[in-house]
Amino acid sequence: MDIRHAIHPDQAEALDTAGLRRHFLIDTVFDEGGIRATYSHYDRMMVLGIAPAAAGALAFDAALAKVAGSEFFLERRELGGINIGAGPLRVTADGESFTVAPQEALYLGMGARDVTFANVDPSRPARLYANSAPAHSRHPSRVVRQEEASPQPMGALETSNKRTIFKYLHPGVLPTCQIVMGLTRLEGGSVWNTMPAHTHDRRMESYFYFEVPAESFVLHLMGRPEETRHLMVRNEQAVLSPPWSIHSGAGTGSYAFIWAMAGDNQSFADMDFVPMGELR
Ligand SMILES: O=C(O)C(=O)C[C@H](O)C(=O)CO
Ligand SMILES: [Zn+2]
Repeated sequence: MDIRHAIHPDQAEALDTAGLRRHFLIDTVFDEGGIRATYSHYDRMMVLGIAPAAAGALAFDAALAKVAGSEFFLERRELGGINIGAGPLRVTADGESFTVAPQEALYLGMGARDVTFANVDPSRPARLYANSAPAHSRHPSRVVRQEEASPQPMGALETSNKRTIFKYLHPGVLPTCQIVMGLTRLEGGSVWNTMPAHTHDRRMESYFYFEVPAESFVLHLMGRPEETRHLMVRNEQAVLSPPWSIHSGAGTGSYAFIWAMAGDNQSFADMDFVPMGELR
């Protein structure tokens, strides 16, 4: 289990490149044929890569329950995920069965005990990028289709940031305890996400970049607006964004990313925008 502690911005600003990457970049999200997890002390958010092998099902192991200090992993947690794989994922949770097609999201409510993940068609493997946060009540597990994710067009080609934000796990779609999660896809020729930048001290956020072509990267901006730093992020890597940090990026080409938040509120629009002239 990869554990990331929460640090003060004063400490982050003193780090070199390797230090920033050690604290904030998750360079391997997926282990083929397994479940890989990173535990962040920012709002106790977890980042998981779930990639079933060609044959056989995956289940949460004892290490995940141990890190949560519970009898089983989701005893006091909820989980949201989006399938970024080539084919559908079959999920069973305490006798219920769900099929999560590519670009669809899964929500598993607190209390789901016996959970399995398997490929429907091993020749088209599924890959679930997931986040888990502490939960206080049980909401129904379900699949959310892309059409339900209220696509929101943003930006313009003139500013190289034309993109669509899909809000999959959001109070407008379904109840969750903490997790708000979605996917943003940039149009060809657009490279900037989340600029003008913002912070939301009430919530941490994670970004998972994917569909980044080989040899390309995303220059992810982080830090307090007046003291920014950057991380060079490659395909299928994730970034932990502390509540005090901006989270924005520009790619050497277009790409997509999955964002997820946990914290004090679930209001997507609750952002403190940073005037462009104040970024340093
Ligand atoms: O492209 C964007 O802008 C985003 O996707 C912004 C994120 O959704 C976000 O930061 C929400 O707080
Ligand atoms: Zn944000």
